[in-house]
Amino acid sequence: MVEIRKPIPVSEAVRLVMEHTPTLDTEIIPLEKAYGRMLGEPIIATHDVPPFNRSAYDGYAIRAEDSQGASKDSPVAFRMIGEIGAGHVGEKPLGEKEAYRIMTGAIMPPNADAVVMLEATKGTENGFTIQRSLEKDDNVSFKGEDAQNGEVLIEKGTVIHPGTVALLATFGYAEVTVSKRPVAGILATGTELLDVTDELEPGKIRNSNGPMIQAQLARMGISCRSYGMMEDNIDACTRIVEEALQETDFLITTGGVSVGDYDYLPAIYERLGAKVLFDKIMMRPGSVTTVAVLGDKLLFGLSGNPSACFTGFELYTRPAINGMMGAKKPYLPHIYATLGEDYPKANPYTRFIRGIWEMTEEGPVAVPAGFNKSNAVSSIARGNCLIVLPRGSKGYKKGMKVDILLLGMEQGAETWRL
Ligand SMILES: Nc1nc2c(c(=O)[nH]1)N[C@H]1C(S)=C(S)[C@@H](COP(=O)(O)OP(=O)(O)OC[C@H]3O[C@@H](n4cnc5c(N)ncnc54)[C@H](O)[C@@H]3O)O[C@H]1N2
Ligand code: MOO
Ligand SMILES: [Mg+2]
Repeated sequence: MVEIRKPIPVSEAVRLVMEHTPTLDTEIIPLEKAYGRMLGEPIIATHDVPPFNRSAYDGYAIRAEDSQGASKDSPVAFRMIGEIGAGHVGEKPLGEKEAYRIMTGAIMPPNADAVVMLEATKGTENGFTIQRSLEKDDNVSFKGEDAQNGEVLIEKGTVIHPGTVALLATFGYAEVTVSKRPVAGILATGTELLDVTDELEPGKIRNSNGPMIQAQLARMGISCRSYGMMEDNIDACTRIVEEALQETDFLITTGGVSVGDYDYLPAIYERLGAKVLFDKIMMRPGSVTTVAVLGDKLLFGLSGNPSACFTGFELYTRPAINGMMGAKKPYLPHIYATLGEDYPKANPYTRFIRGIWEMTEEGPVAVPAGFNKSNAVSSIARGNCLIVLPRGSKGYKKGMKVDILLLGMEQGAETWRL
């Protein structure tokens, strides 16, 4: 008898994966290696930014009160008593109608409360004149206006991007606490598989899933150990899966998860005593995506069909990896778009179409990226999003509002909303 699997909703599958995702420890690394890592501690301001009141322009630091009444007809003259380049300090307090020449970023001298831009001055023998008055605080950057000592600026579980690096450097973090990155294992199963360098033979195809998954991991900054390709041999595959679980934090396999005679992954999970979280999801492609857990290690049994494999990774493996690193926003980011073409095929399950989205004057518009069956590989290459078409008995019309999941983004979403 052919086994009948009970499908679960996508949201339930995502929830189960996240519930079984372990959290990895943190480690301390040098700042120059921090780009792309997940913050393992919040960034808390260790001082005010800027740390002192400073000039926002190249010009003259003055007392605003001295400029009152300045006009074209009655310019006000100032006498220069010194110069302050950025990094230097003007010690002497300003007296009446006195000014320092000051550069952008230089600390404001005592008594000065405004800066006249160079362009607004006319040079004189011992200083300059101005033809417009200034208000107190004009053209001054204030101590603490950007960040205040003790403020939590970035939460832990945030991906470190170049701006985050700037902030870390601002506060003198020569070393940063980040989450450890998991090491993934990848194994492609299938007797039909050839290596990328092999010539085609009847009945055989090249392994595209293995390199694709490696690239999906690389896009997240995650490295892997590749266990290459295995023929559909249950004993040999079991041994490799066992070995891989010793050497890696989690394992991704492709192929062999359906009900075919050589689909051995379900039997391998059983042999190993792994708990299968689900083996059927109400989605297309990738309905047979299977996730199992053994101890604290997740085993992602992605489908062999390339589009199903790709989608399974993005929907389940990706948030789990982010979860292991304590990400605040582990899920694919989501926006609404207008469907730019009809998609006539109805589906009893939610369909994730490889699509191309772009911003237009009317807002985001997404179209399917071509041939879109589960076995498609070309549409994965063309796509930059997944268009989500909810289950239903009718096709989908151009102009409908749809959810799209953005691929390849630095920032994720905090919740799974579909
Ligand atoms: N009787 C049924 N048949 C199938 C069902 C089902 O429910 N009942 N599900 C179908 C669906 S849906 C999918 S998806 C596939 C899932 O297949 P498997 O995950 O078991 O994968 P394989 O059988 O090993 O391969 C499927 C397909 O993908 C090609 N493949 C495999 N590995 C790779 C690779 N590394 N790179 C590129 N392409 C790969 C393989 O040659 C097959 O064409 O099952 C349906 N069948
Ligand atoms: O599960 Mo299959 O990928 O739907 O076509
Ligand atoms: Mg199969």
